[in-house]
Amino acid sequence: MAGSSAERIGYLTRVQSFSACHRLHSVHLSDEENKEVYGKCNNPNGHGHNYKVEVTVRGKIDGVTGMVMNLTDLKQCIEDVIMTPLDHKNLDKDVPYFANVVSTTENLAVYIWDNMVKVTPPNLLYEIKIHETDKNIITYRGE
Ligand SMILES: Nc1nc2c(c(=O)[nH]1)N=C([C@H](O)[C@H](O)COP(=O)(O)OP(=O)(O)OP(=O)(O)O)CN2
Ligand SMILES: [Zn+2]
Repeated sequence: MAGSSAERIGYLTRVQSFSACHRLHSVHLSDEENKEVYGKCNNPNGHGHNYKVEVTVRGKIDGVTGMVMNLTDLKQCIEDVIMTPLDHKNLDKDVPYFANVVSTTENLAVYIWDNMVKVTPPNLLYEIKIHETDKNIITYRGE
């Protein structure tokens, strides 16, 4: 069979955008402290983002299928974990996880990781990278 018998490791990424609104507000801070810490992002009426998420899996390139993971399956995982619960939602009001967790991009990456790891094959999920804006990007690898 063509190719070396040595194990080849691939990093496979699928990108998905979604729109959502949020407000940065911590239940552990007073209203004044929230204004102090989050500034304009604490506006009671919230604001929106067109988030771009990069989901990366890392694993052996299968010698028969030539795949780390079927992108069709990864696409479905993204639909279930990201699009259905988060797209066109108010993160703080529509997503129970964020009722008492500040909807920073860091915490959003943790949320997506914790749910994505449940639906992807064991030990394959490598990284969640979220572009909150063109300038603000968070990378999380489950640590
Ligand atoms: N560590 C974090 N800090 C901030 C986060 C975050 O998720 N993690 N989020 C925000 C706000 O959500 C805000 O929407 C982004 O703030 P800002 O940087 O002002 O947005 P822009 O980059 O688009 O604005 P520029 O003026 O172009 O820099 C704030 N902090
Ligand atoms: Zn924001």
